[in-house]
Formats: sequence, structure tokens, C-alpha cells
Amino acid sequence: MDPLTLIIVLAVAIAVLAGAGLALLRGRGGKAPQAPSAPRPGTDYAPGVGDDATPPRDAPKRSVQDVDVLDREPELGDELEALPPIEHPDEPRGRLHRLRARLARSNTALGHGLLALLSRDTIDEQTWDEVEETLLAADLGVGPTTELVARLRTHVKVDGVADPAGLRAALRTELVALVDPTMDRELAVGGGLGRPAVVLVVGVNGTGKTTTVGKLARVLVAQDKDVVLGAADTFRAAAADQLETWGARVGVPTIRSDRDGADPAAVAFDAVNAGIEAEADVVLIDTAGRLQNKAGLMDELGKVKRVIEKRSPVDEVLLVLDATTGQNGMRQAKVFSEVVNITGIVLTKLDGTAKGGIVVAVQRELGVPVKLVGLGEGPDDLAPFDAEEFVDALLA
Ligand SMILES: Nc1nc2c(ncn2[C@@H]2O[C@H](COP(=O)(O)OP(=O)(O)OP(=O)(O)O)[C@@H](O)[C@H]2O)c(=O)[nH]1
Repeated sequence: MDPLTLIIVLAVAIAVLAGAGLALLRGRGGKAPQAPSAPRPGTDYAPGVGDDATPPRDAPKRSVQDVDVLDREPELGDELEALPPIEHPDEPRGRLHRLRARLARSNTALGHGLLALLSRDTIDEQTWDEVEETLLAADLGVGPTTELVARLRTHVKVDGVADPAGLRAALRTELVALVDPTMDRELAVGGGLGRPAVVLVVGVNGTGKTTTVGKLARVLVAQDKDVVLGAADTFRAAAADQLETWGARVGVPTIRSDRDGADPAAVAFDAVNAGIEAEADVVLIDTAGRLQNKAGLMDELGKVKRVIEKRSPVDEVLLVLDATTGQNGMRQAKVFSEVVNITGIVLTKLDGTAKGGIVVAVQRELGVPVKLVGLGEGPDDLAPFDAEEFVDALLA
């Protein structure tokens, strides 16, 4: 074989072998090496809140993955069939009445204590001092305590009320007046806005914020409202999972980020967008609100609110306060109220404290009504607040 023929034969053999090798590699599922390219949102993965971190943040956008849940009916054979059945919570009206035993139990010192003192044969200075101590111990606050004692003294001394039934009635009247039945405690989630109502839930971690958002979603579902949840507490990784679980139980979608530490404002913005597109009634947004310092809090919450407001006004800002934290809770409340315009208070864990007087103290301090109270860890242990029901429970 001459050298030229040899070269041609070798070249053909190498080409045949290379082709066979490539075919074998493909046949095993292997891939020919390719130049790496960045995954494309919307093509390689569903666009999520993380994609929103770059401007323009106010461009209309929708988180396909989440909104889809609202738009389509599950089809036959769909995996959704495997999910547990959706719960239908009870109408929240009258819940405070149902839960009054818990309130009464934890506040025996306040209700029964006061009634016992006022039922003494003679009500002397020593007794009034004890009345005052009981009220202060229940976190009523100095101002309201002084007012209440003065009014009760008037009932006894000036009006001559002396019998237990009369004193009980006087105490009830004065306590109701302090709690203030004239305050508007309606949540701003009514219809007729032509867009979803937006509710921002703020408060220090551990106060029961995420739980409250979950429970509130149930309250709204029980009132036949379509709800979207926004998991803008991106600080604690498990908070979004926790919220999603609450939502799933009542068939409510949760907009969240798949990235820990994502921009909470972006998540809140996506949630509001999703609510608008789905024509939902209410968007409930859980926030982290870490209280490291006031400037940091202002930055975080201020930004969340500003970004939401590019799409929709914020109708309600609910501050969640843990009733067991007493004066510390009051200080937190003050800082939050300086940072955002609080429109309502949710007092949680009232079932576990003898400090029911905090209702009056916090309303006075912030000039904002208590709209909801948490009275247990159960899913339906969040009750719309009512001044008379509350006082009746304390005196039960
Ligand atoms: N007894 C009682 N426990 C409550 C109530 N509300 C919330 N809790 C409990 O308080 C704990 C904290 O609740 P979370 O909702 O996780 O608190 P959070 O403020 O969201 O905390 P982060 O997610 O860390 O921001 C949980 O164990 C709740 O079950 C209530 O009204 N009564």
C-alpha cells in the first residue's frame, strides 16, 4: 500500500470510530459536552420572586407557579387528588364568646380579684390600694388604673352603691368604657374596592405573627373571601413553609421565594400582583420585622410598604403583640408605630396571661384599636375583638 492510500484508510478508520463512540455515548443517555449557559427564567424554570430583585420591579409580572393554583380546576388524575381535603372553618362571629372561658381562666386575678375586693363589708383605703395593685398587676397601665379607681370611688361614695350586684354593674360599666366600645374594630377587608384589600402584618419574631396570618386567612375564608398569602418573612427559612401549610389547609395559595433571605419587598410585590391578577378579595402579607434597631426596621418595613404601593394601597397594617410580654411588648409597639402607620392591633396569647389589662394600655399608647385576639394555638383560636364580650369574660 502506498503512503497516500495508507493515510486515506487511517483517516476513514478514525472518523468511523469517533462516530461510533459518540453514538454509544448518546445511547447511554450521555451528552456531548456543551458550552455552559445561564438558565433562562420562564424557559428553564418558572419565574419566581428572586427574578424580581432587579428593576423594574413595578413591571406587571406574575408568578406562574403560584397563581396557577388559583386559575385552574384540578383535572382528573391530577396529583392534587392526593392532597388532604380542604377545611371549611367556622364563621368567626361569636368566637370570643366561645373562647371566653380561656380568657376568664387566665384572668381570674383581675375579674374575680376585683369583685372580691369590692364585695368586702367595708371598702376602706386599704381596699382601694389593693384594687389599684390588682389593676396594675394586670398591665392596665397607670393612667387607666387611676381613672378607674376614681370612678369606682365615686360610685361607692357619691352614688352610694354598696350591694355586690350594684358594684359588679359599676365595675362592668367602667371597664367597658375603658376598653372603648366606640372604636372601629372592623378589618379593612370589605368589598367594593375593585382590587384586593392589602393587609400587612408586622411585629417582632415570636409574637405569633405567622400563626396569626394563617388563622386570619381562615377567618376570611370562613367569610367566603378569596385570599392570597405573601410570605415576606424571608428571614426565618421555615416561616414560608409554615405559612404555606396554613394556606393549603383552606385552599389558599402562598406566594413565596425559593431563596432564603430573598428581598421581602419583592415577595410582597409579587403577592399583591398575584392577588390582583387572580381577582382575590384580600392579600395578607407576613413580614419579618426584626427589631435589631429602629433604622433597620424602618428600612425593611418602609421598603416593603413603598414597593407594595407601586401596585396597590395598603389598607390595613396589623401589629401583632404578644400579651405575655407586658411592658416589653409595649415598647416594641411604640417603635413599630413610629415606623409604620399601624391601623389595628392583634393581641396574641391572651389565653396564657393574667394581664388582660394590656388591651386598654396598648390602645391608649398607640391610639389604635385591638381588632383581633389570639386565645390559643388551635387554628380557629383567633377571635374578632369586642369590648363588652371581653369585659364579660374577665368578670365571668
Ligand atoms: N397560647 C397561644 N399561643 C400562640 C398564640 N398565637 C401564636 N401562638 C404560638 O406562638 C408561637 C410563635 O408563633 P409564630 O407564628 O411562629 O411567631 P412569629 O411571630 O411568626 O415568629 P417568626 O416566624 O419567627 O417571625 C407558636 O408556637 C404559636 O403556636 C395564641 O394566641 N395563644
